[in-house]
Amino acid sequence: MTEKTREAALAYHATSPAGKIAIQPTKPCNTQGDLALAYTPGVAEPVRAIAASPEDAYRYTAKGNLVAVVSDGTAVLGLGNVGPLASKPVLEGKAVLFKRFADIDVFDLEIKASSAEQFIEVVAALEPTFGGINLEDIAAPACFAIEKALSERLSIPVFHDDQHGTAVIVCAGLLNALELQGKSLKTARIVCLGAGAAGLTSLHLLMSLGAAVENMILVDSRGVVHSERTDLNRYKQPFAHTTPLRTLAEAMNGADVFIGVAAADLVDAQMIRAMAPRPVVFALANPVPEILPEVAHAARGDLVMATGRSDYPNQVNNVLGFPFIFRGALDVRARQINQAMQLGAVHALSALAKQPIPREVLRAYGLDHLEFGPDYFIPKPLDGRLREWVPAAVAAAAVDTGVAQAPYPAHYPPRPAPSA
Ligand SMILES: O=C([O-])CC(=O)C(=O)O
Ligand SMILES: [Mg+2]
Repeated sequence: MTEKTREAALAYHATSPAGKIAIQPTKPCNTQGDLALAYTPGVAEPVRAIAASPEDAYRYTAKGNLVAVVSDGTAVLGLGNVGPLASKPVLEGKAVLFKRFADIDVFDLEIKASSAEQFIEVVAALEPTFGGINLEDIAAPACFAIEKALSERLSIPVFHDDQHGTAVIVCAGLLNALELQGKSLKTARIVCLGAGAAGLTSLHLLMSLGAAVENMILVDSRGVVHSERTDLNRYKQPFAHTTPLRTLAEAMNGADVFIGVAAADLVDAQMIRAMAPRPVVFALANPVPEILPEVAHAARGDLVMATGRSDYPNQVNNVLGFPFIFRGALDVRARQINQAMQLGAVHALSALAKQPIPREVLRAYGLDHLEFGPDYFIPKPLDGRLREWVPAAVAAAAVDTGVAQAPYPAHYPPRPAPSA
């Protein structure tokens, strides 16, 4: 990051009031009468109603539109284990995006936990407050057990953004990028650098769309994941093939797709040149990708590329997912965010990228023209149509799979055909 951007970012956060979010009342509280309704004695009425019928919490409180964004700070962006306090700007940022893109309110909760078990207990105890739980920036492999335990215990949706949010966007982006390159997901050789939350879950969701595990090479901080390694956790084992490949550079040789969800600057121009003709390069580590687009494009002219950042074309980032996926889930009171709902979001995102772009979106990005192609194969986060397309697909899938506790909303677009 340049010195200028660094200063601008710090000034943005420090401008009074410090941070990025605040709480606002939604009911008048100006008169003695208002006070008597908002607080004692009036407040006792919704208390009695909820005590008698817990469902009434959705009617009389903010629960149904309130999401907890929760982290223990163990894997913050690609910056590592910086701890819960230092994760707060990221979590406040997620809160801003939930509100700005989907009008969902968020409490950001940075939890100082000494174990996964303690973290699980704390989050489970928060269930009454929230309509959903968005886990954020929790290191693998603990994140898998944490998500599983909380999903089983809670009756509100629990969603680990860095797993499923990122996986949804990777899949939507990759379907379109491969189409542009004239390749098929079923036969593409895919190298994934990063065997944490985002990498493993993206590979699984790609498999649900037809990608073959035999064509996937997983690379972690110790090199290629292969059958002779004795240090693999059970989440990496399905990807441990018998192969002579050992290093990232060897794995990149002839690969059709590179997915980087690891850390800055791990890929060089030589590795990009060694990939198959018309490759797809997703360098998604934040804030600094595995290879910068200018370096990758200089290495060869036939690639298509995405990063996780807002300042390059094709931002493959979970910002395209979590606000809209939760919007759809909350609006049908889904008990969980299942794979059918995630795939609904994948197909909505990849289809939206092929639609003509409204002028407001071009204006927001200071562009005259943009159409489906190498510089635009995934919708822009500031595209207002996301708020219609993605929640509709998610809500429809929730209804179809029986996890919705409320009908498909009347104010939504007419129901899309159920995804195959
Ligand atoms: O915050 C972002 O830009 C995307 C994300 O979840 C991460 O990198 O952990
Ligand atoms: Mg994250």
